[in-house]
Amino acid sequence: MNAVHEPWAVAADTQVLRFITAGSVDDGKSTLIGRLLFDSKGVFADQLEAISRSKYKRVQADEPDLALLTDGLEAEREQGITIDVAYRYFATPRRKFIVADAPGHEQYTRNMVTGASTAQAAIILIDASRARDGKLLAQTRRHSALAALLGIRHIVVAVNKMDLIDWEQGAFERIRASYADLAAKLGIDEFHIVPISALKGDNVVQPSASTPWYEGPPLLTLLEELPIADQALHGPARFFVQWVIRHGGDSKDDFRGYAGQVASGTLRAGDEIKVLPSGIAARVARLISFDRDVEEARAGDSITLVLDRDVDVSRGDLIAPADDDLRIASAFEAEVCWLDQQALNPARQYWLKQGTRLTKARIRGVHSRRDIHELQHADSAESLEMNDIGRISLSTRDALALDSYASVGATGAFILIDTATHQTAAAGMIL
Ligand SMILES: Nc1nc2c(ncn2[C@@H]2O[C@H](COP(=O)(O)OP(=O)(O)OP(=O)(O)O)[C@@H](O)[C@H]2O)c(=O)[nH]1
Repeated sequence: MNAVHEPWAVAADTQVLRFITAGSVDDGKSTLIGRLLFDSKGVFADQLEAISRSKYKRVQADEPDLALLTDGLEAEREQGITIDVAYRYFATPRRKFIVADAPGHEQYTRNMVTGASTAQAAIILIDASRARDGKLLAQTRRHSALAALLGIRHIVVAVNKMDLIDWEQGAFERIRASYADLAAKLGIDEFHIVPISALKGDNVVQPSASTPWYEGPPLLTLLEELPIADQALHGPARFFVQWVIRHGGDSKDDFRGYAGQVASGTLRAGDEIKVLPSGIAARVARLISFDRDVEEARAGDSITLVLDRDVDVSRGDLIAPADDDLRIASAFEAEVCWLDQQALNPARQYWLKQGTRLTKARIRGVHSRRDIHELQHADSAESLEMNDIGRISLSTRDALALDSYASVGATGAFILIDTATHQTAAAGMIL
């Protein structure tokens, strides 16, 4: 995949906003991201030249086809759909942006979930020419439901292709009213909505002369102004052990450390911790980053942790503050989004992966399935099919340390993997 070069020539302490784009096929996601990159000068001249020569070009000869900046793979160009999550980077003097370009095709809800798990904002694209009467597509409902479920803080609805409906204010207002209904059903308290043309550039980076009735800022200004609070940095400390590092055997300078990434919060040398699920207590003796000791490590840092005593710790164990009240259980309920073409099957065994912990799991019951049109929980579901969202109960071979997804995203989320096909079967959130 061709990476777009990172225009990181902005102050190092500039805030980063991670967002995803979601919409149906052809709503214009690729064009929009291309426009954001292009108009914010994130595009290098040689790439622009390559695009204007491309055989895949789909627009008029004198305009670059902005979708080609983001539709990376040859194969997907040939299919005309985006088939993988691609991360793009761009920056303005006010903020850096990382965008996961989550594809819109029905069967790729999986990728939206992947991209959404670390996003602070979601841009939900609506094609104005298809939603002119105010009727929203099932995809818009599903992606919005997922965004709400994944706890994405900011929802920005971009009503695209307004140029195709002559910037009709009435249509925009109908779409706004329908979205407000949907948001209320999903418990989304607040959303932003902007009338745009990704192709022409109206209200993307520059305000548009075609929308005198729109009082809000262009999309990029909105993205620059969304408040960012990094939940992971401020949450309780969570560290999944990825590797146990041991050398020296029984000699005096026997070394034993636990390598991994801090998933949430901050760990400091001297902290009283416990190892879960066993509950064994210890104190952090050292934190080693690459080859030197550090006093503290924060969410996102990769470190090796050394404890003050010899305790039994293995890969997949969770390290948390000693006084934290985590639930230890091998049976629990969760909300899942089913991602596999093979429907949920209680007779099958699944791998459950939570952080670096991998254990076998079975599905004991399906309590409800959300109807994608009503978005209410319909009772008496027997199974979940691809793209369904539902509530299930699970049991696992090993006990797990559980956080609710709403309180700690890093430990409250898990995936299920089909043990026979090795496909990711579902993304789950602990309730
Ligand atoms: N008139 C008009 N056409 C647009 C606009 N935005 C995108 N398009 C066109 O709509 C088509 C689809 O745009 P893409 O950006 O490829 O759509 P996408 O949502 O990324 O689609 P996939 O990559 O297939 O998921 C292309 O022909 C674009 O040129 C717009 O604002 N106005």
